[in-house]
Amino acid sequence: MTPGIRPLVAGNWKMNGTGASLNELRMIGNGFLGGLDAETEALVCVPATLLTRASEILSRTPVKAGGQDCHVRESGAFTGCISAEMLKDAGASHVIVGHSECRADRGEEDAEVCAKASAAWRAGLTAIICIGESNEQRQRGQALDVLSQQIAGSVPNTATPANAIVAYEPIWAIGTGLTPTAADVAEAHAHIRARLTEKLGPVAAKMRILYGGSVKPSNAVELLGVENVDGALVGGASLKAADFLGIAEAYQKM
Ligand SMILES: O=C(CO)COP(=O)(O)O
Repeated sequence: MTPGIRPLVAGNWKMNGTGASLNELRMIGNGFLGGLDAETEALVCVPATLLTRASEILSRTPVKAGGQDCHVRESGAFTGCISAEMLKDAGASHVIVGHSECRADRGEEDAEVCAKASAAWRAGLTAIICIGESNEQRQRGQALDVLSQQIAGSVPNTATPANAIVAYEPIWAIGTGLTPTAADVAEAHAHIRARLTEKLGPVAAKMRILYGGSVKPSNAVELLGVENVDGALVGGASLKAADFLGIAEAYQKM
């Protein structure tokens, strides 16, 4: 946690969910409506196919709906792609950019991630910019250097706490049940805060830095309580309302 920063618990449904899953989303929305914790912000990034319905369901709750990726261009001959403007039109408030699964599957480089963050702002969305090292990079002792490079290349110089959120997702922790120790998370997040401050100046003190990778109710208090961890980006555990709400409840136990 960082004093003065309102934490964000964000779900990333990835390529999961059809209309039948919207009941879980309804329960997530109702959980926050029931006064879960007014100090905690919540967001669920659903597949684009569900965005219109999700944003309609969540519009009666404090929970926001987001997209999971966007194209850098506003429109054009890009079959199968979705622009930030389209996500905004469908009800998104945020979009994830640079997720390690997109970087790996589509060969996405830092410069493209940076352009996607700018595209998000053009459309009026907040960009959640993902960074994180692989297991090999960690074993070679390069984790912090990788984070420095990704921040240099993926975070636009015009990023502010209002339009950008950084998510630290060590690739080896995603979907594996493995998590870094609290000390490792603290080191990575302090490093990210320091590099953001070098790049953006004092505003970086107010920028949210989320942790992502195998967050679940049972480890949320430990991980979210770490200094400079301003919320979570949750994959698998965001698909079940009880788990997602259980993670958000961690803030009431601190
Ligand atoms: O990639 C993630 C969120 O973007 C994390 O996924 P898991 O929570 O399933 O490990």
